[in-house]
Amino acid sequence: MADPMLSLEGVTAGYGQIQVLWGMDLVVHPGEVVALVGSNGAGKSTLLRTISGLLRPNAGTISFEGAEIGGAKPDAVLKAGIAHVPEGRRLFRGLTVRDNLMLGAYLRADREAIARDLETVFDLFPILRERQRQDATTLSGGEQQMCAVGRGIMSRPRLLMIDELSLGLSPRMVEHLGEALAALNKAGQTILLVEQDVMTAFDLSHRAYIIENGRVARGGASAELARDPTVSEAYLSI
Ligand SMILES: Nc1ncnc2c1ncn2[C@@H]1O[C@H](COP(=O)(O)OP(=O)(O)OP(=O)(O)O)[C@@H](O)[C@H]1O
Repeated sequence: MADPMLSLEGVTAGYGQIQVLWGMDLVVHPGEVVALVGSNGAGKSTLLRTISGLLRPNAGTISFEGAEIGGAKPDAVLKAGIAHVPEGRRLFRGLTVRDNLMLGAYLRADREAIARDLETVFDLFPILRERQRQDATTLSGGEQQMCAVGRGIMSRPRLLMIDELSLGLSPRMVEHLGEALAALNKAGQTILLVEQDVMTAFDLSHRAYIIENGRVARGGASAELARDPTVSEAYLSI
């Protein structure tokens, strides 16, 4: 297999005196969809925040395409090619759908490619084309998630990280978003996903890591984890 795109070794991080991640090791290869699952408070969001530079690791290394990015500022991580779609979507009130999407491209200067990428987002989520002049925070929850994912795509990341894709959304909307992610991945997009619904996570990903108390408890092919009775007993109720 090719060298990992993203590789974490022994990453510890937390908030002030509270340590949340205790020596995390994981890899994401180019072209993969990798899911992080685990109970509330296990540290999945904290892990994404540490990768995207919102939190500084206390120890360990985070390398992306061969360069160390641990402790780099969020702008530098975005510039390096990692986009983070945060939990709760965080769209800007008072800005249209189109303006929220364009914010994803704020570090880019390639105007023609930006216009093409906006069309790609609209093709992926046609409802956003229809609603492009509407205040983004007036969209439904699922449409807001599309807009947040679209904003991530607009930075043209090599790694797209999405926190809690399905939270609060109807099964139909989750299916729709899942199809969009599968299409993006088929076109070459590498994706790291945090997903509280374990079966959705396994469905959407090639590989998954189960996180417990800030550590990787298990990792493997998603299809195998989904078939493993010890996994379903322990995690299907979370
Ligand atoms: N800003 C913060 N300050 C202090 N502690 C925090 C902060 N954010 C998260 N934590 C704590 O870090 C731990 C891990 O939280 P995190 O959000 O990473 O978990 P998670 O696995 O993503 O779970 P969830 O699905 O509930 O978001 C929790 O104990 C949480 O209370």
